[in-house]
Amino acid sequence: MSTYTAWTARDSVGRIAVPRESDDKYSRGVLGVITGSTMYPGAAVIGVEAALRTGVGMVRYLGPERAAGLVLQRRPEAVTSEGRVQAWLMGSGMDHVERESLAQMVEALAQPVPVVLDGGALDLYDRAAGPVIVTPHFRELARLLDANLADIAAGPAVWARRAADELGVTVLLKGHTTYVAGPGISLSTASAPSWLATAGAGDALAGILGSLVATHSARIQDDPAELARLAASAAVLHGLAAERASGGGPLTILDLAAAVPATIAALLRD
Ligand SMILES: NC(=O)C1=CN([C@@H]2O[C@H](COP(=O)(O)OP(=O)(O)OC[C@H]3O[C@@H](n4cnc5c(N)ncnc54)[C@H](O)[C@@H]3O)[C@@H](O)[C@H]2O)[C@@H](O)CC1
Ligand SMILES: Nc1ncnc2c1ncn2[C@@H]1O[C@H](COP(=O)(O)OP(=O)(O)O)[C@@H](O)[C@H]1O
Repeated sequence: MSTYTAWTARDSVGRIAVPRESDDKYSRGVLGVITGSTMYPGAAVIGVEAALRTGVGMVRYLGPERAAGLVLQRRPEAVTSEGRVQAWLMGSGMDHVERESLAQMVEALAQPVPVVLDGGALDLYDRAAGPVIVTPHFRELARLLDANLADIAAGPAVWARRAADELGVTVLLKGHTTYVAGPGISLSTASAPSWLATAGAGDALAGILGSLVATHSARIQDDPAELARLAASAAVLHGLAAERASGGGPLTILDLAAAVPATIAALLRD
């Protein structure tokens, strides 16, 4: 099936976990994050910022020391101790060859919870005990499948579907239009302004998605197609927050992250 259904803002509303009176930080969902590197610590800061802005009970950040220092400086509410999580986010801001956090990632992947694999962790998809979503851009997908970059750029919809079938995971392929392919489900969204084509945008998307996945962990275990719906919702939120931050002009990624709460509030209101 490579016919894609357009996923809308209205569809995304149902994927926002609104806390109830009985909730506490643990029942809302804890996201474990292993991102960033000594070379790219900023990606860790952006992902944690975006995850917290999307609404999650807690973020446990377990990446490299330099990145952890910067994450805590920006977001003291992040916790750097090990413990239970409802989902993992890994790989943003990591080189796919030199990975200082590989041992931590492999250990985390043994837990049967959903995992978002981004950037330098994409190729770990077959080590995961739980449901997996990978979030490549065109060049990363070409590397992952050992395919031709020009072919993917010419037919991203077909390649996202092919990747999902070949790898046996849910795939979110980034670009002006975002294609999400999962088990028996193909969704697309194009809600983002082209101002979003800026470094760090993918790290923010990964954080938003990590947050949605951690807050719907049980639902994903019950229905594997739910991971695709959450991914498409993350892309919609990301695009709408970018629009809000941009206001028709350039945007920075921390501005996008700062716009996420109001974007969610507007979605819930409308
Ligand atoms: N703030 C941060 O810490 C950020 C870290 N990032 C990290 O940066 C690393 C590289 O990510 P990419 O998405 O760029 O990886 P890609 O696989 O897309 O690119 C690999 C390399 O191709 C070269 N390249 C391709 N097109 C180019 C062009 N038009 N002009 C100049 N050079 C070009 C660059 O040298 C780049 O390093 C990753 O580890 C990623 O996670 C990025 O996510 C950007 C933000
Ligand atoms: N021209 C564009 N229009 C709209 N969105 C775009 C455009 N180009 C990229 N994006 C979005 O920006 C993000 C870029 O992610 P990525 O390539 O991983 O960047 P980075 O590694 O710098 O964070 C993705 O969410 C992608 O969908």
